[in-house]
Amino acid sequence: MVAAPTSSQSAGPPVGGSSRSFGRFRNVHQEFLQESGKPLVAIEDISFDLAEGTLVSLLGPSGCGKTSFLKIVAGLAEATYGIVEIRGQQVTRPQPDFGFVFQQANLMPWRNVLDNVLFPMEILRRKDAAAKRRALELLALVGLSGFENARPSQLSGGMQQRAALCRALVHEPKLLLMDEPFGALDELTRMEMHDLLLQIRKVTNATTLFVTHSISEAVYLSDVIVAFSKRPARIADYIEVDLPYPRTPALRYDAAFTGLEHRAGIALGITR
Ligand SMILES: Nc1ncnc2c1ncn2[C@@H]1O[C@H](COP(=O)(O)OP(=O)(O)OP(=O)(O)O)[C@@H](O)[C@H]1O
Repeated sequence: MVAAPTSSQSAGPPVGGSSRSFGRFRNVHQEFLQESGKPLVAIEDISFDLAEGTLVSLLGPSGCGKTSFLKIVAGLAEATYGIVEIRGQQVTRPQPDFGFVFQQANLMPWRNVLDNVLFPMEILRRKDAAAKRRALELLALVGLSGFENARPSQLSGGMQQRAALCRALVHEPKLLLMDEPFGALDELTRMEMHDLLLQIRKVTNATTLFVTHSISEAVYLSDVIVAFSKRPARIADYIEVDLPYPRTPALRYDAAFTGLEHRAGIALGITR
């Protein structure tokens, strides 16, 4: 990955003080070659800083390039050019202290819940008594105590996603990457998961990048919303969500909340 040939900067996001930021993204650009041989620009000139301990949502319409950007940050894909640094290091591959949650829980059906949660510790060769203790603590935190020995097929979709969250957190990641983690859940379960994630953040303090196309989800959960335009993704708005913590369901009806939803809707071009 090389630096962009130009340094034209998207308006909005603060990009100063970079040496202290947890994540630093500069002029990130990605092109794919289509079957037809024509290039497809998925991401164009994305620059912003990710402050330590914050939850930043990447909000944008379907197909705009959110997952592509997240994959680059995760080290699962390479930008065509641009700078992608986490803690001062250029990201070239997934790091052991990254955690992932996807739209599907993807639990291994032949393993029980506890062994699914402990899987990253096996890969990292750290599956010991302390790891098991932490896994059990996490399962308790997400309300899955008593289901340690259950198979994934015995859990509801929401319960599976709670277990997937524990699996992502068991190795105490410094960076949590979430790609529409609640997108497949019904609305009530999704709202429960929002409160759970906020609760978990207080305990883990992992810096989090959260992909979503739900405006209200982004406002409820985030410290910052980076709103992407339609493809190619550019930063349409950089929204600091100055809502107080703890965030509780009543906040969803607050004028400040709906004001932020409105602003995000304008960025996405769905309202004026
Ligand atoms: N490996 C690839 N090869 C070619 N094109 C790709 C590849 N990956 C993604 N794209 C294209 O890049 C664009 C952005 O895709 P991406 O999955 O990042 O969007 P998204 O915003 O995450 O969408 P959604 O919200 O629907 O998941 C799409 O047009 C997609 O077809």
